Amino acid sequence: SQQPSKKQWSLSDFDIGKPLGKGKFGRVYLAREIKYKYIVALKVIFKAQIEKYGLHHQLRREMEIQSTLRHPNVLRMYGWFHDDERIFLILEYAHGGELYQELCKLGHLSERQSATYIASLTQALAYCHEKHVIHRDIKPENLLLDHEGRVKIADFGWSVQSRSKRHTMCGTLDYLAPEMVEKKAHDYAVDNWTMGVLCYEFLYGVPPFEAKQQSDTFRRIMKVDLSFPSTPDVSAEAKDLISRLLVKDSSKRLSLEKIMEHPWIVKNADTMG
Ligand SMILES: COc1ccc(C(=O)Nc2ccccc2)cc1NC(=O)CCSc1ncnc(N)c1Br
Repeated sequence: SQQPSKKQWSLSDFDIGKPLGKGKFGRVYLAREIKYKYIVALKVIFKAQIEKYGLHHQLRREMEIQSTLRHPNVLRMYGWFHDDERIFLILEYAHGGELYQELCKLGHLSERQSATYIASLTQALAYCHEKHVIHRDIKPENLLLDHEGRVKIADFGWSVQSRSKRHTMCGTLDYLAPEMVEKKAHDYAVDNWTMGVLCYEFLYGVPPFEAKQQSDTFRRIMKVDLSFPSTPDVSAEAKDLISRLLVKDSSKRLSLEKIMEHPWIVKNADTMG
């Protein structure tokens, strides 16, 4: 049977709206597809920037991967097109905005909300690993919320300085697993480490190895210098899960499957869809 012809998109198919965020490689705009009045996020990437950083293959590979990924907790890429100087990514629009802004507003999240996000992200990562995609950059800046508050891994591809800038620019080091910090070959287990960092940050409002100097954060990660503040009061089960993820030996970290079976997740996560 004949493949339905891939729709050739162009800028004239869209009404461009307000800017949603800006990145190293360009900006993201709210946009509406004119014919079907479909709301999307349109990411504009300058070809000159891609050439300058030699990212042509990286972007092409990412587009191939993204167009096959279909999971309720991974932001969709519906398609892409280009003109002489720009590449346009047609992305799912997350109406709820950045999870990081919710975390900033609330200070820290409830155990139920945190467990629900961790369960969703674990399932999204298990799906990505099945598709041989690892190291989805899952720090809070890269997590968006849809209109129902469902979390979406919105891999920004490359650091997008969205409006809610992190108070410390070195925040990026906070999420690196020891093997990453040591620039060793990393495998799927880095994502399990990151889930531990995220779980801690959802519950306490700060990442576990935060420090004034990057070198101190580096040292704390390498030592797995993990301590739990006395407030907010967090359950022993939550601390148990975090302690089983923030383990230096990547082979000893709790697997994604085991995270879903952990008592704290089973008891607190709202895994209805
Ligand atoms: C599947 O999502 C992507 C897939 C790929 C890339 C990307 O740039 N790849 C890339 C760019 C250059 C070089 C190599 C890879 C980026 C994203 N995603 C984004 O940039 C998120 C845009 S912000 C936003 N989006 C929706 N709703 C909102 N409310 C907001 Br705020």
